[in-house]
Amino acid sequence: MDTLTLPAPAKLNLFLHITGRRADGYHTLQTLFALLDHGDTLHFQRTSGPDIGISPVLPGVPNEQNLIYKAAVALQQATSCRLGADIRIEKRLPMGGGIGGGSSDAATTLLALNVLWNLNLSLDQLAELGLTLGADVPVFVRGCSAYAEGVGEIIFPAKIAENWYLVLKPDCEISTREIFSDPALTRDTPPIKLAASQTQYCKNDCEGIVRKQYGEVDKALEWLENFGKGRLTGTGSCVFLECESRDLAEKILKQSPFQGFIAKAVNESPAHRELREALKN
Ligand SMILES: C[C@@](CO)(OP(=O)(O)O)[C@H](O)COP(=O)(O)OP(=O)(O)OC[C@H]1O[C@@H](n2ccc(N)nc2=O)[C@H](O)[C@@H]1O
Ligand SMILES: Nc1ncnc2c1ncn2[C@@H]1O[C@H](COP(=O)(O)OP(=O)(O)O)[C@@H](O)[C@H]1O
Repeated sequence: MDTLTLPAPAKLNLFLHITGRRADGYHTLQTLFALLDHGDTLHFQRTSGPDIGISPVLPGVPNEQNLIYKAAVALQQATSCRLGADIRIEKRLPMGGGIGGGSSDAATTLLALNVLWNLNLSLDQLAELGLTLGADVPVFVRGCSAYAEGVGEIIFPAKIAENWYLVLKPDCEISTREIFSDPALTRDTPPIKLAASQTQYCKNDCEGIVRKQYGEVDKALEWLENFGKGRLTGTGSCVFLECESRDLAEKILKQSPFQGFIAKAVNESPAHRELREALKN
């Protein structure tokens, strides 16, 4: 196999509790990741050189800083692999939205190049490598909706309800680092037993400061109140609403003054599903 096309799905944090801060500044958290059936698509072509080509260049992200590039180089370095790749991105996920687009792109790159370069690394090894690229990468490598703790790398697969979600993208990008360095952030939520019912704990500890600092997020959550209980994902800026059906989500999106998309939560990552299909053929 020398080409592969795989999705890079988005995620929602159905809840996000910050339980403490480690000595290295990273925060310990407890969260429930729901993977979605909506995301970017990445096209991979194996090449014989060691170069990693990426197109198109994402706005504001030089290729050397693209998490796709960083994932490919990390994999080369970990395995002394001398093969390369040309990678084309179909970007659909808004950046800085708390829906994990960059992390998911990185995870899909690790999964795809592991196959195209015949490396045979295990998911454990790929997740460990992924963690060096970002706290959100391991869950996408594992490929299942899951509870997570630690900084997001201790993962317990969860069986979530495969609900429809309306996701709105207020017109602002939010830096995860900036929110986590805010002195006013809640950092002392008592740890919960993660096997508990997912719907019982649906607060996001970042919501208060994000709403205060980003008026657009506050407005979007207020607007969603007309239809139900909107929530923030990750450090934002996206907000989401669980909907009874796709039709209902579409009706609400049509009236919305905000950009957005509709997606279904899935227990298995579309990247894993499609990789399995590709390996069958
Ligand atoms: C908050 C979450 C929740 O899923 O999602 P996003 O809003 O980014 O999507 C994640 O924990 C984000 O993971 P990720 O986006 O991969 O973060 P990283 O690149 O590893 O870290 C960016 C910066 O955020 C801070 N950071 C991140 C994760 C964490 N558990 N504690 C932190 O303090 C650190 O300052 C770090 O330098
Ligand atoms: N392939 C990529 N896709 C999106 N963002 C990327 C990518 N590579 C690097 N980045 C950088 O990572 C930042 C956070 O990206 P993203 O994962 O989309 O948001 P979030 O962490 O809020 O979920 C972006 O603003 C961008 O600067």
